[in-house]
Amino acid sequence: MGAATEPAEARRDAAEGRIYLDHNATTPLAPEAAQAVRDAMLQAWGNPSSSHPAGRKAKELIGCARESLARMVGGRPEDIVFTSGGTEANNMVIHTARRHFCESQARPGDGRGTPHIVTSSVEHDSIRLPLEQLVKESLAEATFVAVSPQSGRAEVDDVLAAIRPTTCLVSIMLANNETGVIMPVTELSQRVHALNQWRVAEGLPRILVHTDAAQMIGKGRVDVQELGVDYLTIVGHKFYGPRIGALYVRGPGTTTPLHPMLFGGGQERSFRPGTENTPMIAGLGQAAELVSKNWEAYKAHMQDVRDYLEARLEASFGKQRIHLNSHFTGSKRLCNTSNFSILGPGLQGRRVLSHCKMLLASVGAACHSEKGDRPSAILLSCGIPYDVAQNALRLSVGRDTTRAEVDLVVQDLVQAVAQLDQDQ
Ligand SMILES: Cc1ncc(COP(=O)(O)O)c(C=O)c1O
Ligand SMILES: O=C(O)CC[SeH]
Repeated sequence: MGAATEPAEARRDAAEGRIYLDHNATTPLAPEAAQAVRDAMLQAWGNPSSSHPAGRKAKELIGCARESLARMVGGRPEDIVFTSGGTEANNMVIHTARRHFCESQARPGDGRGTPHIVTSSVEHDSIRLPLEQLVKESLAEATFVAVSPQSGRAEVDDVLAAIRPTTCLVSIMLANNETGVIMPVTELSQRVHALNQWRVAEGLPRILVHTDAAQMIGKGRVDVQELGVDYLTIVGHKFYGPRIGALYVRGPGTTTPLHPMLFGGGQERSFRPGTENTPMIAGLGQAAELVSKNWEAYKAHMQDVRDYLEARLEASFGKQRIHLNSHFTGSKRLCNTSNFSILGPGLQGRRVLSHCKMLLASVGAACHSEKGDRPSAILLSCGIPYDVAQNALRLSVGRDTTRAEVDLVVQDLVQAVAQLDQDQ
């Protein structure tokens, strides 16, 4: 099969002609990003640290990509640190906050106690698990603030109520990968920064603010000046870019602390050493350019198709048989995500998907796909009843998903459910 040149072709090639609606798990490379990767592989293979023309060419490409990422999130190029992906970026924030707390103590053990980190109960595993590990090793304390069953959000008052004198970091994702619910990060950072004025005067540690923006980029506005965060995680493969990522840091090492997890050749100002992955960085920069130029159009299209999907589901199954799991009062949600349950016995999400002939989607986070038939912990923590959560399906549309594909997907679900109903 020839190399795909369009996202839709790439999607169909990978999906073997089926309809891919799992874009929150990962997206195909935009053709422009793939071209940038290819060009860099063939024409900018020099070591960016080399002073000769081959190295300088690679370094220039990286500089351009850094500018593109900064533009995409409203920051400065010097605020962008390239990483292997979102997991590394998230771990780096937690590592930094803990190290900064410990190093800020006047002297070891000066009574400040153990660094405390506040996050939500619905974060990605690359936030949840490093924190659980640090707690297990008594290297940090953590509070996982439950999301509100009414809003599906980590409410600001609840997050602030969890803050202690030893709190050094608050990390709340910008949008949840399963429900699509958008978290109140702007208000949160405003309230934390106001609190910091008092805390610093009292000799208490500054609370750093991080948001994992993996699921929002390319689907809505992401502006670090508006958000007011100190750190923001960027994940390339969520916005048609390559499988690398970056961390936005507001003035790394000056305004905002940043401690390396790796030591080596001094690349990325020694914040993240290792010879740079020039082709992937070039592709990431191109993907960022596309987002900066088109995110509003992407959002409008995906919202139209997602809303059409939910209307067709209710029309085809009846409103009483469809529970829309991320329709929370007063909450905003991602334009592309639909988490719903088809109610009835024997309609567990995985069973329904296994009876679909066209649809490729998921019941929740891809990295939880090995968790058997247990319903999503994220949905349960949002107050979705167990039997409803068990039947959950997560469909996440993409930039080129069409209404015609939605019609085929809904028909596919109808036939799958009809089969399973007969088996009852
Ligand atoms: C919300 C969120 N954060 C972090 C990550 C981790 O990113 P990566 O896969 O690049 O490690 C993902 C996706 O995998 C994600 O959906
Ligand atoms: O939500 C997803 O599928 C990506 C995170 Se594992």
